[in-house]
Amino acid sequence: MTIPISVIWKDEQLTILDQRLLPQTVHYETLETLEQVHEAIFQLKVRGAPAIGIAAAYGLALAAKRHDTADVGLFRHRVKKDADYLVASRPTAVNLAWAIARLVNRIEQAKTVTQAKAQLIEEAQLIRDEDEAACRNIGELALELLADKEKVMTICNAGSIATAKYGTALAPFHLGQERGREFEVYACETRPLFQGARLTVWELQQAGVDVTLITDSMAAHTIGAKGIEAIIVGADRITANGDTANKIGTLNLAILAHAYGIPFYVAAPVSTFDLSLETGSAIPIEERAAEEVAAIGTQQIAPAGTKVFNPAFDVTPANYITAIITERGVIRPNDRQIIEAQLYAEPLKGETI
Ligand SMILES: CSC[C@H]1O[C@H](OP(=O)(O)O)[C@H](O)[C@@H]1O
Repeated sequence: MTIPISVIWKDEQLTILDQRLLPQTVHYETLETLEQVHEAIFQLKVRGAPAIGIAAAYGLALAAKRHDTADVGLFRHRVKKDADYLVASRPTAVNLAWAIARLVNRIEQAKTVTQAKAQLIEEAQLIRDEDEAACRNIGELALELLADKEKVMTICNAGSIATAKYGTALAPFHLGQERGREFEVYACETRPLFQGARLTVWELQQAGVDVTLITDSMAAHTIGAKGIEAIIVGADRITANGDTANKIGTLNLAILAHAYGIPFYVAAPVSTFDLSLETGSAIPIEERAAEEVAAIGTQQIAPAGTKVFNPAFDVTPANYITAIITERGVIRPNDRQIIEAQLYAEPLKGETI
């Protein structure tokens, strides 16, 4: 049984698991240029808020190695241009902009280009390592919240391949598996790109976790028919009041959880919070190509030229969220003071990796 990894930095090379090809093909692709990293993020070869941030961070450091100047000011200017290009690859997941900003800020005081290049790689590695530790802490806290729960539903893939390792929403299932905790996970297929059917099912099967696939439209019936006890999802951006953007279809599950009276948990590292936004209405929602809805792969399912609305995310209001599970603790939304306190509190002395 294995916990799959999707972003690998080895011998100063960036290699990613091409998630578009899963589950039929497990293919790792080495990315060598800024353009290749930008495209990999835009095309969802690498996807999932934290994984996008990690891949972009390594991509920026990799591209910077090619800037051939001894002028550290000019070097910083070129890195900033590269940074803006990468951040533009996808708008909703705040981890992308957050990770890139960490690297740009890290070299602000660099004295030489050589020092700056080393700092970029170091910061990217830090971001990756912190995310793995954060996901493990999230898994520990989620296991506590799910102590008396067995049947849990999720949507999209907020798993190990969407992060450095372990995942956020799927972290309790991976850690539980390590400790003999049995869960029955119900994975929504997650149209239109099927991250649930293709990625979450594959990832949990790799790890030996009991997973059942349902269509998104089956969620309401399944909660009643199967006695689902909780719903746990990832996040792409969480605002100051706890409103949460996540994969399209998440809001449906939050409303269903409210209607059925079961807990609805959001699992996300603090790097997913954007306190500059007061409420979820300010979160940019990525709209993607019509073909993703009107066809499945090369199979056209709607008449050619059909008008399509294809938002990749929706926003769940904080009052539908039972708790947000972060590596620094469990936050009950709707109270900015609590959220700010948690975010700026000392990191949990979680288990080190
Ligand atoms: C921990 S992954 C967070 C989040 O990212 C996914 O979106 P996408 O597959 O489009 O990158 C999904 O919303 C996950 O819940």
